[in-house]
Amino acid sequence: MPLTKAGDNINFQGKYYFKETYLNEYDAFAKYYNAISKNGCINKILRDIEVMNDYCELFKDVMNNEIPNEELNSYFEPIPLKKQSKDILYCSNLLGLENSIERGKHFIAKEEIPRDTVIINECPTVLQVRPLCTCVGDKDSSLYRCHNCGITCKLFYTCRGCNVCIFCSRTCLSMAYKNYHRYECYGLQRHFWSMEDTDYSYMAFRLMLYGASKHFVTDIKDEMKYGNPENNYPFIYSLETNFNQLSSAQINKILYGATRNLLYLILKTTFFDQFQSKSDMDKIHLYIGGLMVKHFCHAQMNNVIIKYPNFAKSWGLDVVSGTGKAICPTIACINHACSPNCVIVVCSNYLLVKSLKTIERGEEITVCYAEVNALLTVAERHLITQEILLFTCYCSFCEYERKLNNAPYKCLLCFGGNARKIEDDQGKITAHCLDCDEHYSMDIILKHLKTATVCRSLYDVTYSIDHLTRLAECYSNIFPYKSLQMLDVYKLLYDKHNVWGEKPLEVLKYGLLLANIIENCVPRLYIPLLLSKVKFMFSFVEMKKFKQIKRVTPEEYEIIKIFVNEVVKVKRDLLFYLPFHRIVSYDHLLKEVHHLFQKCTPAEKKEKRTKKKVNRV
Ligand SMILES: C[S@@+](CC[C@H](N)C(=O)[O-])C[C@H]1O[C@@H](n2cnc3c(N)ncnc32)[C@H](O)[C@@H]1O
Repeated sequence: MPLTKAGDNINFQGKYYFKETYLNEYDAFAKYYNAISKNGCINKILRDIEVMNDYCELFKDVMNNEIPNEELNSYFEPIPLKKQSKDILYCSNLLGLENSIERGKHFIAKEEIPRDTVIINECPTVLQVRPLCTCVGDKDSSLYRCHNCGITCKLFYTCRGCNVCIFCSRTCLSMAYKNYHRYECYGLQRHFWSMEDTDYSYMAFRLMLYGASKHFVTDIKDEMKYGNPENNYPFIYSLETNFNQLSSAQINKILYGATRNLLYLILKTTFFDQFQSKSDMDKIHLYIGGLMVKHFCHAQMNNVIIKYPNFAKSWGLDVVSGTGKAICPTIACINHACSPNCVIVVCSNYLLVKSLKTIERGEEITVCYAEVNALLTVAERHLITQEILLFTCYCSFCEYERKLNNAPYKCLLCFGGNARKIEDDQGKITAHCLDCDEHYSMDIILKHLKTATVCRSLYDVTYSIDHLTRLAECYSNIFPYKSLQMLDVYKLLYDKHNVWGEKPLEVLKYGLLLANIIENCVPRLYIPLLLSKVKFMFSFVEMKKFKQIKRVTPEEYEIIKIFVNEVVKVKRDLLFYLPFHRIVSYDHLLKEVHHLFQKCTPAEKKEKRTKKKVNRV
């Protein structure tokens, strides 16, 4: 019989134990547990756990004969922080940790932070690596991650009991066994946890076991203001849970998962043997259940998704997604923004936070949670943040989008502002700018919109580049640079770049614009974006007409200048992810592009230079 999983629809007689009556996670668990024990619903969960088979001796032994050859495991060490903060573990002293009612705990820049600066360099405190089978691909490009420390390794010990967990060294193996694996191994053998992205009951279980290994000490000591590598449990315990904002359905799912974990611990493990007082056992059970509820929320609200950048391919940046989750209490203090200024990258067994742009002094540090990025519409983003991450986003990009929805046009008078169409009582249509508060005729905007509609429908029939460029031109006259309409049309133009052999500089212009907009909006796609940029640059220099570019207009010259800078910047980015020897072929591209730059003097400049020469003669 298949086991039920958290969230499965089991009949609790249609009852939700309403959150209004809960004081906190512990109270909720106690009320729920007592209620389902009385009305018999608990029997369903008990039966599930009983059919898992009798109590078995958890695994004791591992494959002793497979000793990893450490030399084969070449580790790619992250760039160390320039100046380590004395107050915050794993953090650079460029950051300050603040707390406010509106934003909770959050980081701000204490001074200006240049682009590409590593500001946090953290080892996860608790890690959930997906089962072995999902991260082992074909031989050459496989990456294996130690389930204890998260380091990538080529050779590893496999747990003989569950055949799921792998460890890079004997130290990791014995540490995992002592602290948590002996309690989870049997459950992993029996697929007790689903390991789905939306199920946090395994992570809740692991967090609780981490707490138990630290004797549930939750006091934050004074010597280190935030974070302690020996015992990070107090900082995990202090993370956000949003418990009082959850709906009854969400709470019910969490309570069910916690009950299941608790019954598994009681029936199938020796976990409770370590507690001396047998008379208080019921209370201890309730406490652990409540803790599991709290940790479920911690896990859901604070996890960082680990992706595996795969360095095996020639360009090295193939990404296998969603292969693990980590709890890092320092990184967990960073708030979300849909267009953030930093990105989290996985490097060896560290999670690095790197600035994506220059961050002003006093500016808040933000990253993008999960896949919630600015390529989605504001409504889609809110659905994810509210349903999965359980908060309503207040970031500045959402504010900007709300404003754009309300007033989508670029103001033709003040240019910086957003204008909207309004109709007065007599049915007269005018434009009104929300920023400069001016009212003016909508004629120019309407004219551009009309032409754009014609171009769009012509393009849908002919797929002609000319219609598309005309569409881009009309849009750029009326919509702000970062609006969804612009993103859409740049994407169409960019997709077409292969058939643009005759117009290399147009390709360049739109390719760069798109890369620029996406980089500002979608840093979550940072590595794939980098890859597509590299591909774009290579395909550009390979274009038939590329080598023939000579005389250019000053505007085209500016575009080439941006391109050259971009090629240099991308090299820096690649060096961040890849060992030096891997990017040698990129030098060829650099040379080609420099050559182009030198030979493409804008027409006017060339004339001036020749004039100067003539004068000198
Ligand atoms: C990983 S924590 C970030 C640190 C958090 N401010 C704290 O005090 O612990 C995630 C939680 O912070 C809050 N949060 C983060 N970014 C937010 C945003 N853009 N809008 C609203 N709430 C946000 C939400 O409550 C979310 O569940």
